[in-house]
Amino acid sequence: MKCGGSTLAALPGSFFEDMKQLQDEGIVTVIVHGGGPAISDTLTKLGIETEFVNGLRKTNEAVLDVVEMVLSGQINKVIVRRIQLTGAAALGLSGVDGHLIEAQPVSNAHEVGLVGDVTKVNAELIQGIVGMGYIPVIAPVGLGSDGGQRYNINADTAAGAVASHLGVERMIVVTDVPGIMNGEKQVLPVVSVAQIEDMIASGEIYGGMIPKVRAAIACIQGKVQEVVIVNGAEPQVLSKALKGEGIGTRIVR
Ligand SMILES: Nc1ncnc2c1ncn2[C@@H]1O[C@H](COP(=O)(O)OP(=O)(O)O)[C@@H](O)[C@H]1O
Ligand SMILES: CC(=O)N[C@@H](CCC(=O)OP(=O)(O)O)C(=O)O
Repeated sequence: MKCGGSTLAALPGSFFEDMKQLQDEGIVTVIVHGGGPAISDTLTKLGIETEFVNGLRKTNEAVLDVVEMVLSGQINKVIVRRIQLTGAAALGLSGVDGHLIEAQPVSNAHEVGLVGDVTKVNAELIQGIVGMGYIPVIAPVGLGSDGGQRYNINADTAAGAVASHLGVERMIVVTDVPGIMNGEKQVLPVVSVAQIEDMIASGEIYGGMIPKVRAAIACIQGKVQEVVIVNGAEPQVLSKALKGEGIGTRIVR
């Protein structure tokens, strides 16, 4: 599951109760989270300018310090605490811990700086954590193959890569809109890869939705069968998405 920064504060306690219920039914959950708005707030408070190029934050070492502090230190622990309040077990880590996410500079690094694309995921570590009964909660900071350089990774991209490397059945993207909407603001129950490309070209899909659909397209080329985009503020979105109860938008091959 990807939990977007846009929706984290609005997630009701029942969202995490639903997750605990699913875990009790034997469904394994792995969370990759964002936190873009909280990073921007802290950068502003610190007087550090911030800018996005095609949905990716321009990142230098000073920005990266804040990204890591907010994602790994603040947001990650809020999610872990909220899961633990339901009685479920959760373990927070970032892509740095145990070389969980290896990254390389994105192709437009000359424009965005220290932003990474995922090259490798330590799936055994995630499976080990799951095997001990914990829900892994992962912040999208990655490490270069030499282990020395950190990279800021878009959380949708990181979640898609984790889903692909784990070979999960389904990725659920939890955000602040009820799904992918067309020009008339109607939520589309199912969209195909071809439709998505048309909607990006026409401008119906823009901004923060672009990395989500790109990550979805990348992951459904492999073992992942579908990606579902849902609004985290709606009741019991997780179980509804898993039980195919016509919620949100399903992205299929
Ligand atoms: N076709 C679309 N349907 C729904 N939302 C869209 C669409 N195109 C762009 N968006 C925007 O994408 C946003 C979600 O992305 P983002 O703000 O990055 O959220 P998150 O923090 O969850 O990753 C929505 O709030 C909406 O403004
Ligand atoms: C490279 C890049 O843009 N990284 C993102 C990481 C957080 C993120 O993606 O959070 P959301 O899911 O809430 O947008 C950032 O710095 O904001």
